[in-house]
Amino acid sequence: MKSSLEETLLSAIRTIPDYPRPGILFRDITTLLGNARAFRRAVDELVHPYAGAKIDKIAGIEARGFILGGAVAHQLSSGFVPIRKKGKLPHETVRVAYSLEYGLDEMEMHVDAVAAGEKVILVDDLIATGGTAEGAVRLLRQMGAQVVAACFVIDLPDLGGRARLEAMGVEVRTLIAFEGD
Ligand SMILES: O=P(O)(O)OC[C@H]1O[C@H](OP(=O)(O)OP(=O)(O)O)[C@H](O)[C@@H]1O
Ligand SMILES: Nc1ncnc2[nH]cnc12
Repeated sequence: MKSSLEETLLSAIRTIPDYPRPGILFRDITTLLGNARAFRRAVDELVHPYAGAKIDKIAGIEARGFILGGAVAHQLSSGFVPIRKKGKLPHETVRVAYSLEYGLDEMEMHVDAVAAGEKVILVDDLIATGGTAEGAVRLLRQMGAQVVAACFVIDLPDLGGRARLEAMGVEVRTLIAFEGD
């Protein structure tokens, strides 16, 4: 049986078939973001395990990870680190190539965005293959950050992202899953 949290979040997410490519079931969180109760519950649940912990920074992955990560950073009184698609950050960066469910890209982070030893939580809306999150963890670790956890609203477990991150020694937290994607 689904919890009320799962019901609230699952019913607030819209599914668009064949976007951005044929065969992809796109899990659209814009409907969740526009639903005040669902948005608050999602952010509260992401924050809950870390209330009272000293987390130096939340790293959010462009673009959807900025919305959730910014809200989480505010609630935990942490700094925020934007991890962006290549060419968007103005200062010196570290860069990594990655693949995701429907493409290939490169992402960057400022070299001074985290200090060695800082405790960082990675936040994004969704984990599918885990390629995007793996790239972000690599950038954070390259600069010496301690990645305490990676947190997502949505897991697509059939695509293996959680297992991929756990194999890197990253604790993964997700709120709901869509199976069969
Ligand atoms: O686990 P993966 O297979 O790597 O896929 C997950 C990533 O895909 C989506 O981002 P997208 O690149 O579509 O960017 P957007 O947030 O700018 O729409 C999503 O927000 C994750 O970052
Ligand atoms: N199926 C999906 N829906 C929304 N965002 C995604 N990112 C990767 N796969 C996705």
